[in-house]
Amino acid sequence: MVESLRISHQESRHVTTTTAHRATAVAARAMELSKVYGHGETQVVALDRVTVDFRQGEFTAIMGPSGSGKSTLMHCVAGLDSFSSGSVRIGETELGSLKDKQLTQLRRDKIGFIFQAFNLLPTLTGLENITLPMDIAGRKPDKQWVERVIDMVGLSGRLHHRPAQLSGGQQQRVAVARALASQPEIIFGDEPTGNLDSRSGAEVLGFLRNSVRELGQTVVMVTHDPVAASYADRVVFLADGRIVDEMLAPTADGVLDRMKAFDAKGRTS
Ligand SMILES: Nc1ncnc2c1ncn2[C@@H]1O[C@H](COP(=O)(O)OP(=O)(O)OP(=O)(O)O)[C@@H](O)[C@H]1O
Repeated sequence: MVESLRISHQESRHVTTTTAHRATAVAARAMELSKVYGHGETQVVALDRVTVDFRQGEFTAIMGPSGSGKSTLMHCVAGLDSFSSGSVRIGETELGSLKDKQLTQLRRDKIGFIFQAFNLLPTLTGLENITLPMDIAGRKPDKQWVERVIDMVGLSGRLHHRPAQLSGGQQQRVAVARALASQPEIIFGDEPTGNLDSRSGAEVLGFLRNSVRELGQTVVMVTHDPVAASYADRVVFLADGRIVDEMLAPTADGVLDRMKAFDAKGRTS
C-alpha cells in the first residue's frame, strides 16, 4: 500500500484544498440546467436552473434527500442523460452542441465512471477490465501510469483474476483503477461505495482522495453518506432540484448537522 494512504484523509485533503484554491480551471460546468420529466399533472422538475462548477483537481460530493436530483444532475453533466434547458460544459466542450456519436466519444475519451454496481465485464481479467476503455478507443495505455494506478489501489496481486474471483471491495478497486487509468478530465461516481462494507468503502474513498491529491484528478461523487462526503474538498447540497448550500472542507459531523437542518426545515415549511 502506498505511503500516502497512511496520511489521514482530513490531512490529505488539506493539501488539495490549498492547491484547489490556486487552480481555478473548470473541469465541468452546469449553467441554468433544468430537467423536466413528463408533462402536465405528471410533470416532475428534477433539476431547476442549477448552476454549478466542478473545478479541476477538486473532489466534490453531491448530497441531498432522496429525489432531490443528485443522480439527474450527475447524469446530465456526464453526458449520460439529455436535459430540458440550460447548458453543460466538459472542459471547453458544450454538450448541447454534440451529436450522439460525438457525445459517446466524449464520454469515452474524457470521462471516467464509477457506479455502485461495479459494471465489470465478467469474462475479462482485472487488468483487461482496467484497460478496456482505452482498448475500445484504440488508445495505447500509458504503461507506467497504469502501473502507478494499480499500485495505488493495491491490486498488483489480483490483476489476472476475473471479477467473480474478487471480493466486492476488490472489484470496486478495479472499477476505480479503470476510471483513473485513462487519465480522464473528470471522474463521476454514483454512490461508488454504496455496496461496500465500511472498511472497503473507506479504502475506495482513500484511493479517490489520493487520486485527487497525487494525480491531480477531478472527482464528482453522489453520496448519501456523510462519512463518504467528508473525503471531498467540497459538498454541494441539493433539495427539490436546486442547489441550496455548499460546504468546504467538510467533516462527517458537519455534513450530518447540515442534512438534519434541511430535514427539520423541510418538515416545518
Ligand atoms: N425517468 C424518470 N421519469 C420520471 N421521473 C424521474 C425519472 N428519473 C428521475 N425522476 C424524478 O426526478 C427526481 C429526481 O430524481 P433523482 O434520481 O435525480 O434523485 P436523487 O436525489 O438521485 O434520488 P436518490 O437519492 O433517491 O437516488 C425525482 O422526483 C424522481 O422521481
